[in-house]
Amino acid sequence: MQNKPQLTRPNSPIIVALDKASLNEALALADQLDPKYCRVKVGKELFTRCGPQIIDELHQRGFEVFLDLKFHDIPNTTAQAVLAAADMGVWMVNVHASAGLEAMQTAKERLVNGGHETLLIAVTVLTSMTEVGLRQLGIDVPVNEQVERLALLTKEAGLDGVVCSAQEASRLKQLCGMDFQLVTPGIRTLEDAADDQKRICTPEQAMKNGSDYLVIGRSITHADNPTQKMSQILDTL
Ligand SMILES: O=C(O)c1cc(=O)[nH]c(=O)n1[C@@H]1O[C@H](COP(=O)(O)O)[C@@H](O)[C@H]1O
Repeated sequence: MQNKPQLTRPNSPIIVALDKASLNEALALADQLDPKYCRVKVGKELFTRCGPQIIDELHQRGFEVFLDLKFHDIPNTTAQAVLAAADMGVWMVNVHASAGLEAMQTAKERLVNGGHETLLIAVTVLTSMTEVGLRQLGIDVPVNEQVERLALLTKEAGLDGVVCSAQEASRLKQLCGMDFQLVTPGIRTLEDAADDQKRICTPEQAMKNGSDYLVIGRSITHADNPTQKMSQILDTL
């Protein structure tokens, strides 16, 4: 693993989604945040535009980074992509649980064999999906049932946790145990628009339900004052 600067371990469950279209915009937003109060997430758009440089820049600023590229491929390709993420020193990386048990097991094994501490989690059912969307894919079960099935598969593969909606968090803690990490996007305060999210929850309720981490994008990043919005949210937790 490459040397990286000293990172701050925040005492906060908030992960801010830096869903921006350029390095400069993402860093301008990051510079309004404090690594003592949040982690940051780099997703598909930003990483495709900037590549590993954005990770280095965020590490230089002391942030722990969740690289959210949701790998979904054959076992070897998935595992090597996860390893490449870990080699950049990211705090967390994800795959789609629907890549299957073997892909998840292979990825975890290679992280362990490489001595990496990067957390590996799997997306269950995207928070933008409903039962109708699942049915269109030929999955004729309620969303919560599919989430539970994929969470159990993820646990069997030895991963650290899942991405799910906070609406499913209390059930998943019962089913998978308290140590199984629940990372929950689809977080909205009462005054926020839902946008394309379907299974949403307020920050306060998400924590009550047992979420370990709250992934928050537009609620903070589109606020007139992102710093103020984050501290308002932190005050409710
Ligand atoms: O893996 C993710 O982070 C993720 C999974 C999921 O099921 N739903 C989901 O919204 N996300 C990500 O979480 C962020 C949510 O952003 P906002 O809807 O703006 O708060 C986006 O960057 C999504 O890509």
